[in-house]
Amino acid sequence: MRSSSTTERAKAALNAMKDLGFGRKLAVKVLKNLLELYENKWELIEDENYRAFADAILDAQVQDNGIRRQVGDGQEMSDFGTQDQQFSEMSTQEASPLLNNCGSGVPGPSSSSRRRKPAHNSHDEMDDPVDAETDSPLLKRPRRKQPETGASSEDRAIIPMPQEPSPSSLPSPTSEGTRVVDESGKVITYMKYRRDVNSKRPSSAPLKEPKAEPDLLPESNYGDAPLAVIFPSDSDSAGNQWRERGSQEGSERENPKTGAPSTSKAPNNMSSRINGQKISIAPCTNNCVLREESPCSKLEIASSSNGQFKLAIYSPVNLPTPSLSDFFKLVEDKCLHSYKLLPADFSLARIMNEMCEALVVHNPSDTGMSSSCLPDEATDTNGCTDDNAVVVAQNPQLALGVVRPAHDSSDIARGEEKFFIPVFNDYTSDETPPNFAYIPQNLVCDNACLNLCLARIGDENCCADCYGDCLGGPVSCACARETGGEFAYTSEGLVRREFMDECLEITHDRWDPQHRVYCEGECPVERSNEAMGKCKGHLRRKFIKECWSKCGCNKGCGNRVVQRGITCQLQVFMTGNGKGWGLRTVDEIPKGTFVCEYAGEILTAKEYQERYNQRKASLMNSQPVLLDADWAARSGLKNEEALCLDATFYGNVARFINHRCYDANLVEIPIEIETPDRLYYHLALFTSRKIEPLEELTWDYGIDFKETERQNRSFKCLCGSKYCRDTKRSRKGKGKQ
Ligand SMILES: C[S@@+](CC[C@H](N)C(=O)[O-])C[C@H]1O[C@@H](n2cnc3c(N)ncnc32)[C@H](O)[C@@H]1O
Repeated sequence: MRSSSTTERAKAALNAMKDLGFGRKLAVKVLKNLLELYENKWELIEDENYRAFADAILDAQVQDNGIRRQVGDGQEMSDFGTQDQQFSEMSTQEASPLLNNCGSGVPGPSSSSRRRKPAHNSHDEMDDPVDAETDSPLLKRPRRKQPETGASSEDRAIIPMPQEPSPSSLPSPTSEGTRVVDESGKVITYMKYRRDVNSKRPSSAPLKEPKAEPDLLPESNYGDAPLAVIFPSDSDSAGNQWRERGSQEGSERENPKTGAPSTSKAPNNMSSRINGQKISIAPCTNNCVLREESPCSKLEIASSSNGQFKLAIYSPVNLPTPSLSDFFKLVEDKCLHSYKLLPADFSLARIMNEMCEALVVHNPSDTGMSSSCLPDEATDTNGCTDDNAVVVAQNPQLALGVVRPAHDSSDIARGEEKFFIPVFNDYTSDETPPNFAYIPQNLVCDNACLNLCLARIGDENCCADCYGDCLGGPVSCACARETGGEFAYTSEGLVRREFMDECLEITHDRWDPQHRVYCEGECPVERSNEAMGKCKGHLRRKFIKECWSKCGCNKGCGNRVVQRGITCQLQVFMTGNGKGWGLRTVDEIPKGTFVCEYAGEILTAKEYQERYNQRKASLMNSQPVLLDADWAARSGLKNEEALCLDATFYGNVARFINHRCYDANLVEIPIEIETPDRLYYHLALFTSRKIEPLEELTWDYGIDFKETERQNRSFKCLCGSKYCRDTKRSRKGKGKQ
């Protein structure tokens, strides 16, 4: 498809970019520069569906983001091209609203007014523009030489590559990285990914450091370790030789798998306790064996020179060996019967992981390895001089992450969202986000009583007669009743300014009694609290009611924003200021944009309390969200009706959003979708103001710090807001932005 004249070719190229969602103004500018660079060789621009063109626009966007970028032979981007009269009239046109505007994934007003629904829609009038936008053709950058910056390797930060990309879903790294120099002169190398045609990965990695947040306290220790490593054979593909040396009795033992005798004896054993279990620690060579003995079985844990662990369970009688998964299930079932109540994430594999962690903690040396076991010329062939030395792992990180990383760093959402959500850690490269299962939508844990029966949605709760886009109609439909007969969303998919301002007023004045309601009878939260106190009040919030399946409109209807899911390009990143991981957006986004829903397990308040009591320490990072926005209208709520969301074990990206007192840039709005019963609703997070590219996203958890501190379940707030409510926080943090 080649246009003959220059103008036609330019039009075709600009249209192609428009289809990809790029603004016209920038596209025109870049095209002119490219033409000059390629000496008017249009073929280079048109090649592979304008791949070079699209990449150049992405580069220009990066440059616009304020980063001095070195490309190709070291030229500055700003050196490209001059104005070309030929296109000057094009550049005066409006930039596409799709550029840098994630809210633009929502369709504009339909040209047709809302009409009575015919018997059948002959065709779907509203294609989902989000999908159309993201299913873009393959883009390819012309090969460039790696730039020579002269910076030393210590000066370079490399955005880590995904550890285990799955061939089908993940992009592969290209050989060319992109290096940028930030204002401080630091060279950052960003690895590029080659996209598949159908891939929805954002086409360029962001090239800007996160906006600085106050550096208040030292980084706390975040992140769970991945699952335990269990190797079935004595020598695995990684070349680990699994040896067991010595025994409690100091006698020779056979290797359980091969039957080969062990070659050395263990005169001096040590013992220790891990989780209350007596563990005997046998001497080592370059490996280590820990052994637990009970009358009917023996458990041994061995570590290899590569820092991997092996767990062996010996039975005194010759029993048929179940498969590993059967074995796990058997033990898990047994635990369930014994303890009746188990946390949702309970698994034997997790326990094994905790054992590995305990081993690492148990290691007397700070390096994770006893120095006496380092292979050394002065040591014996096994690299060990001291039989009493304990080696748990040469490299604990390797040991815990070698088989399966906790998360896919190229997409923490594991393909569950429309966009890849990558993980960036410029501070502690070996740390990964805490273990959890990614769910794009809420899931009931166990006891929560959710009545999603269609029959409960009456005519007044849906707009069965509508079709197409409800926002395009001359009058609002029934679904707008919740918002006073006016839709809460604009045709661009943003929350209307007035509605947003009202929501903000309520959240800002959340302690004002006029916005709070107090349970008349027993407060369900207090009821499940051991020290049952008086109801602290629940915020009376404004709801948005979205059209849904019982409505006649289609999925692209402008009154369906939250249910279409995330449309912004988000990133999880290490904040580097003591708050652990955070969430940021790649692009600038306007006020009122839907960012994400807070998804998690739907628990009853009682279930959460039980969870909390059971696993106090590990839940310290957890922020359950009460779905109490409509409790005002109820009295005598039953336990199973008082719901909350817990994203500790199952959650989505919202679990990474940190708290900021008062002036957070996100605000939560309850969204009614599947049920008119507001005991259950979706908690959607929208921007409360314009967000700059790569700015951290925050929301006000609504914590009463005095109260949480009294209950000893508070974190020290490092939000840096001058309105910070945590008066006991580090003085350094006060007023800092
Ligand atoms: C929902 S998680 C947010 C993600 C978390 N930063 C992480 O690394 O997984 C909430 C936890 O993050 C930390 N956090 C959030 N906001 C904070 C703030 N303003 N100051 C200090 N820590 C914060 C606290 O540990 C809190 O329990």
